[in-house]
Amino acid sequence: MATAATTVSHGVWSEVGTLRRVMVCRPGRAHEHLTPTNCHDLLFDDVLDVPRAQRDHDLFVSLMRERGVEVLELHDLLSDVLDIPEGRAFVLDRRVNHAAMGVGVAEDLRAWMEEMPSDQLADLLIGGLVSDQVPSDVFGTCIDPYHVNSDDPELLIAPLPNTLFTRDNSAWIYDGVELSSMFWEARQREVLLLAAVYRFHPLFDYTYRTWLNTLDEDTGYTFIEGGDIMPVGKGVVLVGMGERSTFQAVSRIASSLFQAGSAQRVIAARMPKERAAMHLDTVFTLCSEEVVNIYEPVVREMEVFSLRPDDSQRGGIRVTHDGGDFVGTVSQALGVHLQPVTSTAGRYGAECEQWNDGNNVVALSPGVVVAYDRNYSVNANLRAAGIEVLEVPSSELGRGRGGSHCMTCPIDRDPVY
Ligand SMILES: NC(=O)NCCC[C@H](N)C(=O)O
Repeated sequence: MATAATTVSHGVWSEVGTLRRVMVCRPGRAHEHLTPTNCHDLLFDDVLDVPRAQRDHDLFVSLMRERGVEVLELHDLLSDVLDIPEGRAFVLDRRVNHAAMGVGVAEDLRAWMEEMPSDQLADLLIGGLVSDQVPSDVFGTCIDPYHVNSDDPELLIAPLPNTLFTRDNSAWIYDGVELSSMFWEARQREVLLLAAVYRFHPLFDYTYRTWLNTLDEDTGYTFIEGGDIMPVGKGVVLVGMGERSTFQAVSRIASSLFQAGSAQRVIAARMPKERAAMHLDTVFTLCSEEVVNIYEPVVREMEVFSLRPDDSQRGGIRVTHDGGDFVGTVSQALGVHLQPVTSTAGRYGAECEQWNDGNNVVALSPGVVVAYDRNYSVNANLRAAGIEVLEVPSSELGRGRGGSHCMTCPIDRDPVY
């Protein structure tokens, strides 16, 4: 096994306490499948220089390791799971079937994949597979309609370049995890891989709770992505409802948390439905107990609602409208005076810094964050507020519109308040 097999209890108890263990996903094969024609459908704004993106990501990972964080990699975790016959069947039953690729093709592909080394299979499941990339002796003639005399062979397995953003496809909230029900089609296949990891990897000992898992259900309007979820401490969870996450999902997660006694209040911010502010963490990330990095033009537009357990209500949840002061509401709930820091590069500069994930930083411990190097103003202002800012190169990784907060899924993090 490529990763530790010890079983421990996991949990994320804050946004800024010491980060002990985190999951990332290195760029690779999936990003080699990005083209100028398909990148927008795949939620990237450009194609990538993949070797350079890998170098930059490796640098990000070493920086976290140097600070004592245990960094797990999704390809490795998935590969471990695929070594387990039930784990491999769980994934292949749901990914390689008649609905996905047709009769005959599915059987042939499955037989090939059953024999494949786990690391290679993990790479295909994340990175994608085009019909003409499969060795010719794998298929009979059933595959011919997919690519014979075609310049545009069909995808058998869709590439998942947004697995780079491990923040979103699952999220730990205190002592449990939610498996995201993702909004855009381009990301909906990611969650199966995470579900397999949490269910079969020996690192997870089955003692954790699951707040939401819509893998095998018709999700309706239940959409939630981890970039919208922040377990900040004191039994409070912040949630964004913007381009993607919906009240349907937020109320279901709140209900699970309240029933387990793992949280007492969910503060939900309704945000504009726009790509630049696709998740709460694109406009609001905590840097220490008191310093918060915000993009004020969006934060000022938020409407704030609180969900609390209340047995006198049908459904067991009471919802209040708390007004429009998100930072003030969060400060009050945590009993601290949050100090907002923002870009002062002017109206145009600040908008560009937000677009380039200037407000999306991940804390490694209270007051120490990782940020993209190109956001000069907001990084300087964070330093002036006493924050240690560790910079990583942004030119390649930033093309997917996600920063260090988006590229990390904390699995173990200490409380602070
Ligand atoms: N938490 C985040 O804001 N994640 C960034 C996700 C970027 C990705 N290209 C997406 O559109 O989903």
